[in-house]
Amino acid sequence: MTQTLEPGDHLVDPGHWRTLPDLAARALGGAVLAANDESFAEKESLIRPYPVVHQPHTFGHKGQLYDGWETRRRRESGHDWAIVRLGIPGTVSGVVVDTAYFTGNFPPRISVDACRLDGHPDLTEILEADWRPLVPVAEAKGDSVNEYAVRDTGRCTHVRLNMHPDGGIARLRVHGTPVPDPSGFADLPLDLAALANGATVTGASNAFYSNPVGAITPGLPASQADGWETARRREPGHEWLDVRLAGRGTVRVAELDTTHLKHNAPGWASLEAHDGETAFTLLPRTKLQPDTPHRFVLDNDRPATSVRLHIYPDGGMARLRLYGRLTDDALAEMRRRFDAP
Ligand SMILES: NC(=O)NC(NC(N)=O)C(=O)[O-]
Repeated sequence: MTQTLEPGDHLVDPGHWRTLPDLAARALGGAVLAANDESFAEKESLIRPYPVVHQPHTFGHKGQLYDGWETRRRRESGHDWAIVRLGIPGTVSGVVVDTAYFTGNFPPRISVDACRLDGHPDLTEILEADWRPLVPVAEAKGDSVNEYAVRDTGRCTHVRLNMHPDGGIARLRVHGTPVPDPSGFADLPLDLAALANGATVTGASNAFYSNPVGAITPGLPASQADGWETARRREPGHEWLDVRLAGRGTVRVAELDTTHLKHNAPGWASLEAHDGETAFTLLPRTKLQPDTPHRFVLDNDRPATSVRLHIYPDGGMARLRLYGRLTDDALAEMRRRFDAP
């Protein structure tokens, strides 16, 4: 990782697993598929993208309202569980179990399991899958961000969050590294900068307003908060964002999307590719429009492993898409990674 960080940056601890993307995030396609019980509060809240909200002494038909997943008080042995499909399958390096506002009703212990089921399994197949522990039964604190590092190198498609014996959890975040299924690429050109295809943000000069990984997430940007936005730059120079491509490949079309950046879009941008020690220009400094998805056809036939997006002088980028083809070696390496146990 080569982050250059400044106060207020979202990538607060470079190299820490919490800076890896949340593979369970709804924005990446995550879903809470099932839970054995959700008597007090709905399981779907576990992967809501928003900060947890709470208003004490607000009672619905079932009791106090909580923003999270909450089960009834258990009167028999056993434990409660919820199953989450990862939006992007991958290896998991750490799990966050946030019990915000659950004080008299948090689970004293949690555990997390994972399984790998490629394709499109139904719920019965998922329930009967070969589950393995990611986080063995561990203590949890109430009204706290509980962090658990994970040592597991296998590809995970689903996780199961367990509460021992019962209680409530506000949010579950599953931080890790995408491991795409290259058979889905079907020899077509692809977005070499897409998180879902295995690309990653490895650095940003400034990440004041948002986590820059937003710039390579799927779908259209929902708002100005969804993408990369820097603080106003008060010194000479300019801001930049580094993306390690899904694999070594040749970028032929670049999409620089300033959607929602109406009064804070960069004036200009350029793209610089890196292949090992060699650097070359993909897109020379080019004028940008606010709130606009720009598409540039590039005069390029050289493969690269990473790309630096320069923006002048500051602003951000809602989405960066770099369409092209992987080299045969990169595709073979991706197949090896996918096939690894
Ligand atoms: N949602 C609830 O009302 N939960 C509980 N009670 C309060 N007051 O929060 C509980 O676990 O019994």
